[in-house]
Amino acid sequence: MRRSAAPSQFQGNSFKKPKFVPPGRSALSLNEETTKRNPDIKLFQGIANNAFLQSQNDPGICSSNLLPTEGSTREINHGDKYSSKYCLEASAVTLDPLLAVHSASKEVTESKEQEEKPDSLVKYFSVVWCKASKKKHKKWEGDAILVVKGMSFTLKDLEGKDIGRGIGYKFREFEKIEEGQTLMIGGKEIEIMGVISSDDFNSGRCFQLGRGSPATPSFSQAARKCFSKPFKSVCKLNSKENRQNDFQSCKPRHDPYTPNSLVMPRPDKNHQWMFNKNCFSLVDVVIDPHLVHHLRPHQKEGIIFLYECVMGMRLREYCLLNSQSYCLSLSSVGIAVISHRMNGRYGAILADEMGLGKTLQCISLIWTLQCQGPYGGKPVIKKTLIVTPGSLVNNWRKEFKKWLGNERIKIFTVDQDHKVEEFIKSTFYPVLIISYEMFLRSLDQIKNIKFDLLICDEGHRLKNSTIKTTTALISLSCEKRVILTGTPIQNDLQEFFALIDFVNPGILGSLSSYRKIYEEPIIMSREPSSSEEEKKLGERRAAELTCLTGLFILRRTQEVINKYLPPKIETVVFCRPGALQIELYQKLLNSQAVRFCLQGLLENSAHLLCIGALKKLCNHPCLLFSSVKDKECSSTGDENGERNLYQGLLNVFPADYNPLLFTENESGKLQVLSKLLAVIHELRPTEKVVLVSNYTQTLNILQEVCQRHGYAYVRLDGQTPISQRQHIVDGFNSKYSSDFVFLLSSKAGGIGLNLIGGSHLILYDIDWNPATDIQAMSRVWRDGQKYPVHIYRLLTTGTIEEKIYQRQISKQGLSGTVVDLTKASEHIQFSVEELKNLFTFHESSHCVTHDLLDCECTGEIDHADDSLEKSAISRHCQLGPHHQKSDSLKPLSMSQLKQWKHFSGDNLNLTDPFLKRIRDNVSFFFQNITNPSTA
Ligand SMILES: Nc1ncnc2c1ncn2[C@@H]1O[C@H](COP(=O)(O)OP(=O)(O)OP(=O)(O)O)[C@@H](O)[C@H]1O
Ligand SMILES: [Mg+2]
Repeated sequence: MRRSAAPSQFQGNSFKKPKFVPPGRSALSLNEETTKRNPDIKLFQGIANNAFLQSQNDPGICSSNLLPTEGSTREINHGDKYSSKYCLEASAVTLDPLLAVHSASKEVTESKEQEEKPDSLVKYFSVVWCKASKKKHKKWEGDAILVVKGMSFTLKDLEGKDIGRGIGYKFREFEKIEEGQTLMIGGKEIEIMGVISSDDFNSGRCFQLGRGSPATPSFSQAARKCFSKPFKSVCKLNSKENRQNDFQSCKPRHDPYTPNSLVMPRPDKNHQWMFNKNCFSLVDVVIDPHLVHHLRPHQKEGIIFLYECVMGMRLREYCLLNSQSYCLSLSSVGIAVISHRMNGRYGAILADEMGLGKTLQCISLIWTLQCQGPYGGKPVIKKTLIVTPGSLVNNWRKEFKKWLGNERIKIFTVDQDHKVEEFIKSTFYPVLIISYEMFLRSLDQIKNIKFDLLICDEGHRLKNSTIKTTTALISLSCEKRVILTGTPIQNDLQEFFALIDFVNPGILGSLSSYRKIYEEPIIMSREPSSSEEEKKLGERRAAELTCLTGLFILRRTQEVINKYLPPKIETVVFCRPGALQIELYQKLLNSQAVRFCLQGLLENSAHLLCIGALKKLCNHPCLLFSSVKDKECSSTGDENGERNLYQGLLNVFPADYNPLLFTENESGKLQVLSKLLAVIHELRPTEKVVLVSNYTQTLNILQEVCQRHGYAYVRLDGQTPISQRQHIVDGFNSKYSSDFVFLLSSKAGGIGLNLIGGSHLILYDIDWNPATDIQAMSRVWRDGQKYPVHIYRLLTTGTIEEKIYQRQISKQGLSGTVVDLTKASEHIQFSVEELKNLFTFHESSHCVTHDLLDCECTGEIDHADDSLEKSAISRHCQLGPHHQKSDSLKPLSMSQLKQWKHFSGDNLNLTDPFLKRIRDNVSFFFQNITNPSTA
């Protein structure tokens, strides 16, 4: 029978070469087996430490720690050191990778098979298949996995789809299946190529093996190439031969031996074979000491991570390890085939929490690759494209200047006056910074520029692969792609796929195979009704997915910089509603619209109208008044719904009510805000306040309050021209500015901003999405902040605002998509039960949230419940419980809140001068201090 030359066939061939050793024939002693298995174990230990799991030594670092520990005098990271710490004995692999991996894998798998034999009711085989025919010269059509369970056989293609089934086989047939045997299954003829361990099936690794890379030549080509000149081009440092070829400088740009130097890992021999065809000398790549001086330890680690990813070093390592743990009897050709699978992938996702300095890490990477490279010192990149939200274009420019000065590197930022054409004409600029919007508009020109590195800031927006921005960015030919995001990315497995596939196209196969192999089993295993077997399979697939993707995703939590930050005092302030608010609130709840909603009589969107009105009322009654008046004047919109809601409301307002002349005491929160601003101004005259609302109309009211009290302010919202944004931010952050308040619409323009000029942040209203609030709060408590940070979250007692807060912190609020910045409340579905709860006003309660905590305290003295363990409930992560990371910026859970200090406004022992001033209008406080020791 003749095999076709299809790539997958080539792989099938590789299985056949070495002789199959049936399970149980291994001559290895226990010790030997353990030693042989160790590399495998190390692999998973090493990788499990990566992105999603928390290192025990450093709670903030979720990634494998590849660097020497902090405090070591010289941070040199050569490949050998890296490999030994990282996973398996890579030295053996690099000396003679094919041989070493081959022999080890065979024995490892044998021993595993032995181990699994007692409970091995299910068996897995790698097979090749073709349609059944009587032809003499058959051609195999593809690789597949045969699952033998009891008397039934299932044939799965490498996309995970079932392509054949057979039942009713005799036990004897099942017993004697072995390599080389042919069988008929569901109209297909198959030939057994080898045994797959249940481990490799459950993890999904056996499916990965068969995938080709769109970016690379076929496996067969690769393998042929590999064996024609194995490692001939691998260079030795300063060998005679190399010196002849070498026209580059062979000296590192910076001294790798000075104390505290940060040296990138050297490429291993596989890498050299692939990328150093011209036999240049190996040169150490050393980060500019000017930068190293400023870098935090996690940033040094992040730079090494980014370097390894974009140089294609991490995935190659993985594939060698993987082949070792996976293959029963891979031939050397097979190994080359597998290693080739990971080629052509140079992407990374740096998902550090907000404020950890992702910008500086990228700047360091760009500057390093721009000037240096491991082969003859030749720079790795010439041009870099940075795509970022409009409000951050100038922030990037500023950060380049801050860390590298004006002389080292020339940056081109695209704006109204500086078009892409100018960048194209000039050879002066190696870096182009552009907003996502401008990028789309200039796509035709940008496509003609050869960029070597692409950085997408706030890149979670690429999670939808069908939106224009994503497709446009995908169309660029640049292979080295980095996504920066502070938002967790693994909450939704499909969005996760889109981001992964953007940075490393094809690494998870096609979307359909990804769904079959990973998504479906993982989701299935999380169903309460799933069987033990399904649970196990889902967990293994999730672990494998984490393991693979963890190689190029890095996320560290805020804790890594806590020690550099001042204390953060966070207070939730429950403000008593004003008399007018109470009356209007009750009127709204008694409206026909709300009643119809609760009876399920209105369309689903009607409840949004009711919620919107209640939220406006909480901010200030004048906002509701304006809406009612507007509705009276206009004839558009959902007439009935609004009429039913607003009926009789105007009668509650004084006859001569003028919304422009609103008073502070009409709104509980505004009263508190006004007093808060006054006390900060009085007691901390040099400190500034960031005041956040997500509504333009509310910001207008807050602006009016500033004007009335004579506070100097600036404002940034969705309407602020992009060209002015950085200027406004810089002005506010400057110690010379007299601005006291920064009015910010966080949703519309706040993402990624540094507002460290402010040390007090007041969240005037609450969003359904905790991520919106978290991201607003992160604007001030970040690197560079000099003062203790005070965060105040204002909520109107007993109202819908408390309910939204509870939803944020309850499990329900944490489920999946809710922590997604782009999801608005319109997407939230409510049951009638939930609506009933939302539309209940708890007029007599001091704090409904506290009532719900089952706390016995009366709130008269400071109280914090220490009885509960620090709970680790975090947002729902689709990769399963084992992959939950500890995000320090995650929303609180109810039980965590209980541990916060809490007390009523009547508390007699109140010492905090700010709270003392506002207590009259406050029914309850929750307070928590992070980092008190840095005070
Ligand atoms: N090593 C450092 N020393 C001092 N300041 C630093 C350091 N690294 C970063 N910073 C400063 O910290 C602030 C936050 O950095 P940056 O904007 O890069 O954070 P980020 O990770 O991109 O956060 P976000 O997800 O919110 O965009 C910036 O003002 C930056 O200049
Ligand atoms: Mg940023």
